[in-house]
Amino acid sequence: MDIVYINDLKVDTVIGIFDWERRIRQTVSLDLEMATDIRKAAASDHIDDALDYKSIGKRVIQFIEDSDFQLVETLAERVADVVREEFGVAWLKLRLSKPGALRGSRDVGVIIERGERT
Ligand SMILES: Nc1nc2c(c(=O)[nH]1)N=C([C@H](O)[C@@H](O)CO)CN2
Repeated sequence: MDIVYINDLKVDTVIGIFDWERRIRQTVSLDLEMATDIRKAAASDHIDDALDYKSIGKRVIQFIEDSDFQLVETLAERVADVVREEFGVAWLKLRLSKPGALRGSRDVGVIIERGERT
């Protein structure tokens, strides 16, 4: 199994459980590892044979910018659904960080794995 990844994708969105958080936009950061087999793309050297991290990144940015969930858990799960269903990704690992949400900590968040590694 090979991996195409996106690291530290920063997106501004409405996220949080408190009233003040519903009125502002905060930055979340996403790390995404997606299972793929890169050999066909490597042989053809053509983007049509690759899992296009640019297309996935743009879709994920759009989804997160348009969302307004309370929990990082919900946002992470929904982003995973989008990537798996729209881009045919069989397995992914997603880390969603909320910088500055806990005083004394750089960031907090969730890490999820979904699907089967083939
Ligand atoms: N497991 C979680 N705990 C907390 C969340 C969350 O999304 N998942 N959110 C908050 C608040 O929104 C916090 O980030 C505000 O600083 C608290 N705990």
